[in-house]
Amino acid sequence: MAAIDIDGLTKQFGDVVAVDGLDLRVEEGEIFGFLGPNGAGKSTTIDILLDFIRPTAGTVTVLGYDAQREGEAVRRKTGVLPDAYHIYDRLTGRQHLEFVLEMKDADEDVNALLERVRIADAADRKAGGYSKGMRQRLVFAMALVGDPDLLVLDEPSTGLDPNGAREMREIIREENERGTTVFFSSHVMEQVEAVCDRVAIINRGQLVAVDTIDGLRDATETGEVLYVSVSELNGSTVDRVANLNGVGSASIDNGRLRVVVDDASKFAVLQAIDADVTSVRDFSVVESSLEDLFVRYTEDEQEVSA
Ligand SMILES: Nc1ncnc2c1ncn2[C@@H]1O[C@H](COP(=O)(O)OP(=O)(O)OP(=O)(O)O)[C@@H](O)[C@H]1O
Repeated sequence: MAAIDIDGLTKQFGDVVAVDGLDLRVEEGEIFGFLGPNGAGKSTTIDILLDFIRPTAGTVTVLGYDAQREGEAVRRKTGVLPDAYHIYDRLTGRQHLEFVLEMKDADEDVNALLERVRIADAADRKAGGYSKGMRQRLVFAMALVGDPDLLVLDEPSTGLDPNGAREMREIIREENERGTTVFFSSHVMEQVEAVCDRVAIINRGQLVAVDTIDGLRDATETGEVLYVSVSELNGSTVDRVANLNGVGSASIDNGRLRVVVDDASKFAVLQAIDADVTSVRDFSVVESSLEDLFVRYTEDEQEVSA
């Protein structure tokens, strides 16, 4: 069974088409990244998954339930970490969880929940004194109440420092290892790259790519960047390298040649530089980051809208 099955989903707000014929399937047990620039339609899609808003067309099934007709069942089995949340400064972490347990009629152990998000030692402190990361982890613990089969995380690393972001990734992984499917919406590429099994990239409400990170890299021709130290580096070197077979572009970067390899092996390009242009002293290869891929998949549309 798919954890999430989105079929022909469209949502219009007046003239604005926020989601435009989206098809997407997330398998059970995946950590799935849902990526897109601002305004791409991520929040709208999530709101439809949870039946907070109704689609204009299409169907959505979550954990086997129809999101529209069985929205309550979906929400019962789904934990949500929204991008905006409210914490009561004068209540302790423990009190927050006790409140949610009561609301959901659950009887889980508060300490164990707080331990899963690593704030058990702050359980009896007022949340007003928590750091941003701790506040977010408290909301995460609240989302874990009721042992959800699906976690929907909307921008879970925004505003966290690198340590906080890493810790959040570890917590996400641990929850996934317990069997929970994670649907992770973000425009923080590093987070997604480090933790997700597969990612979908959406832009202007449409799916532009869905694959593993490696698969996305393979699918784009300009997969790799070479940094090459050469004996002679000037404008003419750059022009000649840029005209070599398989080279997408060339430039000077920190005293080295930066060469984007398009559709040839990087070694063939290195050999050609060495044989035809100038001798190669040293080189390094940089795999394109998800950030590069993301820009490549979405930049044309953004230029149009700029
Ligand atoms: N209630 C609404 N009324 C009118 N337009 C809306 C409404 N909600 C969203 N939109 C529009 O729909 C489009 C998609 O918005 P959405 O919030 O889903 O994008 P997003 O990918 O979540 O963006 P962000 O990363 O900025 O949160 C945008 O053009 C937005 O302005």
